[in-house]
This record gives sequence, structure tokens and C-alpha cells, in this order.
Amino acid sequence: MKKPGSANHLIIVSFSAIAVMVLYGIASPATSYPHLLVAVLTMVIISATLWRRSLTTISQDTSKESAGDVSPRVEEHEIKSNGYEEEVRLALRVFENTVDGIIITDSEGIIERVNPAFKAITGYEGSDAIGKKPKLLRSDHHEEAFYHAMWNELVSEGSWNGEIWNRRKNGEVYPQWLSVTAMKDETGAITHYVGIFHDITNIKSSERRLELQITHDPLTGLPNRTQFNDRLLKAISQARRNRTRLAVLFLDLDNFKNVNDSLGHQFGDLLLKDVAQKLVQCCRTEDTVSRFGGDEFVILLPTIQDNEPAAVRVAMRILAMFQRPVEIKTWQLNIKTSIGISVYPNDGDSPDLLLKNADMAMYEAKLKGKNNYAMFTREMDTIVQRRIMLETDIRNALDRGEFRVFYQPKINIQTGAIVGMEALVRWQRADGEIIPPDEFIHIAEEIGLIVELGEWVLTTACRQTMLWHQQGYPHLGIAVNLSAKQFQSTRLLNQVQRKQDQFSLPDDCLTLEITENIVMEDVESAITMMKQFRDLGIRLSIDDFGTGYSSLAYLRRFPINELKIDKSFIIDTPKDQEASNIVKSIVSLAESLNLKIVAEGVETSAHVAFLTSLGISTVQGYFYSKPVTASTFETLLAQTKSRQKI
Ligand SMILES: Nc1nc2c(ncn2[C@@H]2O[C@@H]3COP(=O)(O)O[C@H]4[C@@H](O)[C@H](n5cnc6c(=O)[nH]c(N)nc65)O[C@@H]4COP(=O)(O)O[C@H]3[C@H]2O)c(=O)[nH]1
Repeated sequence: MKKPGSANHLIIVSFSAIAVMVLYGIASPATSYPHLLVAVLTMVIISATLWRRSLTTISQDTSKESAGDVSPRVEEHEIKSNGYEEEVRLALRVFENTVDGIIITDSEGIIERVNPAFKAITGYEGSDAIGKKPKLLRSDHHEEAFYHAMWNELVSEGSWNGEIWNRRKNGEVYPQWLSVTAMKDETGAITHYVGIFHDITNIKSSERRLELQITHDPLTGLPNRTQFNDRLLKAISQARRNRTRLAVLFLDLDNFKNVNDSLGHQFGDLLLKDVAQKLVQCCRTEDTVSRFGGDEFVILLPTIQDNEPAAVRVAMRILAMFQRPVEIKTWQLNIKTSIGISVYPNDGDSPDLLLKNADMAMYEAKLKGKNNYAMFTREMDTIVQRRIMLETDIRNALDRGEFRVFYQPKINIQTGAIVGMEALVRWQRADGEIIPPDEFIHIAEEIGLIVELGEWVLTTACRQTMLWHQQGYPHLGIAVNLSAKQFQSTRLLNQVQRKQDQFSLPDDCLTLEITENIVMEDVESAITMMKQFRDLGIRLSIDDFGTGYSSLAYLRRFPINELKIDKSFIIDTPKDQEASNIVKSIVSLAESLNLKIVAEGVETSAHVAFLTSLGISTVQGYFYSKPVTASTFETLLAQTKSRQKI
């Protein structure tokens, strides 16, 4: 008798474990599962062969030893008790019941057997497939080279695993994961090929959904930052190879936040979708229009012939599109945009640099006024770097005590006496650099520091005025500038009243200087506010008069005390006729409205003579003094006092 050897027992034991795992779905479905199935099928074939051989041996032995003691039934019983036949049955059940399609071909690749799952996946009956080659399932998805490579690997390595697109009987092309294994006999010759596959359509479509989520903006469906960066990187290498140029356009919507805040986020979303569509219409199909989030859109023009014109043409087309109101529901919105442009290779050779520079140029476009574009320039880099530095540092400048108040005297043109002063803030950084207000006031406004800073200036100026009053100059008036945000702050009135009380300033001592544009923003509430100041004994002056857009009709209704003629007019007098006429008109306007006049920017004796001829009594300018520190101002006070005594 020949019993199955111990090696065979081992194989059977491991086969049982695998078969049970497969039946109960323990193995992972993606890649290890086909390997297990191949193992199972290997076992099917090996087991069947061994079993057949064992039975043959038994029957031979039986015939040989028919007269002997050992009954063949005993041998059969032994086989059954070893579980051998049972294992083979189990393997066949796996073949029949697995959800994976299985094809077994002969060494020539002619299909010998397929399992029921094969039919479920491909739609072909066993009878359709048996006797044919697996070519039957081919789609046009792959080149011939793909199949060559697959067979080469199969023959050399003994197996092939991978994704393959096949065609079902109904013509539908679908992706499947396929593992093919070459089965060999004892001599090493290939006897069969076993192919195991499963349909991965669902996996692929959820992969696609996931990829879409990773690479696209869910609101507008446009590529997102990740996808944009990817395309920009590829476009840069292509442009480098072909020695061509590309452009990046960075844009955001001016005042989008206001739309969102006033009309709600849903409305804002509709607006963004609409803008996205229109931007796509402004570009060619090979361009990438992406949304980085919020109201930021970035466009890639992957090939442009020249440095500027092509990119500028697209920017102009976009700006023209924004000239027309956007219609959302029943609303017509005037939305504007600012566009910054950077060009490869001049403005950067990496996605980061091109984006940063386009962003910088966009900031410059905003400064030029809304609905504008700007090309990146090297100088911008320096300006923006400085602005970023100031923006970071200013946040703690107040706590670090880096602000100073300078005072510029206001002079009585007839007597030369100092009648008051304007408080002008400066920022003295730790390294000693003095930064003028024109450079940081708008930053303080943007980051919300201005109300706090304004209060500090008001306190400092009022305290200093009180001290000078106490030192023997009780006639000095003090003028303090207000920014738009301060003027709109509900705290302002209360703040001013407290300072006036705290430093015992008499009525008409404190003047608040506001620009025309500030009051014109919301005329009615500005008038209410101004009346309250007047009731407190606070003077009001319209600063930079002539440069804004105040209406004369409103001017009549403003409870103001003074017009301050802007220095840009004074500077050109008396030579420039137009400037001189404007100054004359402002003077007669002030007279008719019973307002006082202050002329600023008085730099020369010719200015003084001209203003004197117009009957102006109060002036301010470098001819007398630049803004100076409190101690220098005290020296000026002492000098003019002694001059007057002489
Ligand atoms: N070329 C020339 N310039 C002259 C002459 N006389 C005076 N100036 C300058 O003209 C500006 C007058 O102040 P402003 O029109 O209120 O214009 C101010 C004001 O709008 C703003 N500002 C200054 N301090 C404050 C502040 O404390 N709060 C706010 N909100 N704004 C301030 O910054 C602006 C600029 O202030 P400054 O740089 O101090 O510049 C001052 C002053 O130095 C002259 O003869 N020739």
C-alpha cells in the first residue's frame, strides 16, 4: 500500500486553512485574495491528481494483493479518515462558490474550465468560453504591447498580477484585477494557466470620487490648489523644455466679504459659482481656472508667446466681464476684481514663487484702485516685503511704546504767533527708524489697530496740551486726525468726552480733523455724530479739502467749524493760475458758509504773501516748522513768545 506522504499531508492541512479562509471571506479582497485563490486552485489540481494517483495505487495494490489480508475497503477508509477526499471536495466547492471569476486554460492558453462567477462577471456561459482563448474578453483599452509584456512576465516569472480592462458579453468595458499563474508538472513544464479575477468597477469609481474630492473644489467644480500646483509644476517643466513662457493670474473679488456678510453665505456661494463659470468662459480649454478657497481664483495660461500681451489680454477680458453686473436671483451686483500677473521664467521658476509674485502683483493692483490688474515687478517684492514686515511688527508696537506724537505749529500769519498745533503720529521702531503715518495708518486700519492707536494719540495730545496750558500757553488749540474706522466707532464720542474732562480742556480747544470722504460715506449718521461733537464743544475741521468728493449741498448741512485747504493746491500757488483760483474759490466758499480757513503746506514766502492777500489768517507748513517732538515744540513756543515780547 502507498499512503499519501507527510509532505502531502502538510499541503492538505494548509490547503484546508486557506479554503476555509476563502469560504468565510477572511482574506483581504484586493490583492492577497487572488493569491489565496491561486493557492486553493493549485491545491485543487494537486489534490485531485494525488487522489487519483492514490486510488490508482490502491486498485493496483488490491489487484496485486487480492489474496492478502489487507482489504481495499480498509485503505479507502484510511483515505477518508485522513480527510483527503473531503479536502478535494472542499476545494471544488471553493471553485464553484467563490465570487471571483476563475479561468483554467491548458498550456496553449485554450480555456478548459470556468467557474460560475466567470459567467456572473463576464456574461459569457462556460460553453461560450471553453475551447476559446481569453482573447475573447479583450477590450480596446490596451495596446498589443501590454499583452506581450503580460505573457512575457507570465512565462518568465510564473505569474502576473495587475489591473486590466476587459469587455463583457454585452459590450461593456470594465476594470478587473487579474492574477494569472502558470501551473507546472514535476518536470517543470507548464500544464495549465489559472486566471482569477474580480470586477473592480466600484473600487475604481470610489477611487475616482476620492480623487475628485482631493483635486477639485466642491462648490465650483474647478480644480483646487493641489490640482493647480500639480498642473503648474508640469507646465513649468514643459515650458523649460520647449523654451516657452507661461503666466499665472491671481485674482480675488473686491468686497466679496461685504456680499457674504450682508446677503448671506448661500448667496455668496451662488456668486462664486457664477464667477467661476464666467472665468472659464474667458479662458481657453488648455488653461486651468482654479479656486484656492474663499474668493481667490488662480488661472494658469500654460503657453504664452510673449511676456505681457497674452496675459494682459486675458486679464482685460476678465475685467471687462466684471464691468457688467452679476445677476443672482433678483439681485444685480457690481462685483469687481483685482488681478496680479506673474510670468515664467522672468518672475519665478517654481510654483511657489510664481504664485507668491502673482499674489504680490494682485495686492499692487488693489492699491491702484478696484477692477485693475498689475504685472509683477522686482520693486514690488521690496515694497511688499516691507509691508509684510510692518504688518507683523505693528501689532505689538503700541505695547512696546514705539509710537510718538509730533506737533506741527499752526501760525497766525499776521503776528507769527503759534496759535495751536496738529498732532501727527510717528512710529519709531526699535532700530531707530521713524516711519511716517502714510506708511502705517492704513495698515493699522486694516488690522483693526486704529481705534486703539487713535485713542492713544488723542490721550497723548490732550495731556500734552494740558501741560502747555499749565506752562503759560492757555490759548493753544490742538488738532487730532481721525480715520474712517475711528469716526465710525461707537466708542469715539465717549472717548473724546472723557479726554476733555480728564485733561480739563476748555471748549473749542480740541479740533477733530476728518476728511470729506469719511463724512460722505454715510452722510446722515455723520451729521448726527458731528452735532453731538458740537454740543460737547469740540471743533470739527474738514481736512485735505478740495481733494475729496463732498457735495456743496451737504457741506451746508455739516455742523463744521473749519476747512483745511489741501497742501497740493497751496504748493502750486501763486504761479499756477488754476491752483490759485481753486484756493480763492475755497476761501469765498468758506466765507459764505461762515467757516474758518486753515492753509496747510505753506513752504515759501510767496505762499505766505499770496495767502495774506486772500485774508487767510491761520497757516501751517514747513516755512514755519516741520512737525517736531514735544520738547522741540516747547523751544519753538519759547522763541515765538520772546520774539513777540521784543
Ligand atoms: N510737503 C509738505 N508737507 C507738509 C507741510 N506741512 C505739513 N506737511 C505734512 O502734511 C501732513 C499734514 O497732515 P494731514 O493732512 O492731516 O495728513 C496726515 C494724516 O492724514 C495722517 N495722520 C498723521 N497722524 C495721524 C493720526 O494720529 N491719526 C490718523 N488717523 N491719521 C494721522 O497722516 C498724514 C500725513 O501725516 P504727516 O506725514 O505727518 O504729514 C503731515 C505734515 O507733515 C509742508 O509745508 N510741505
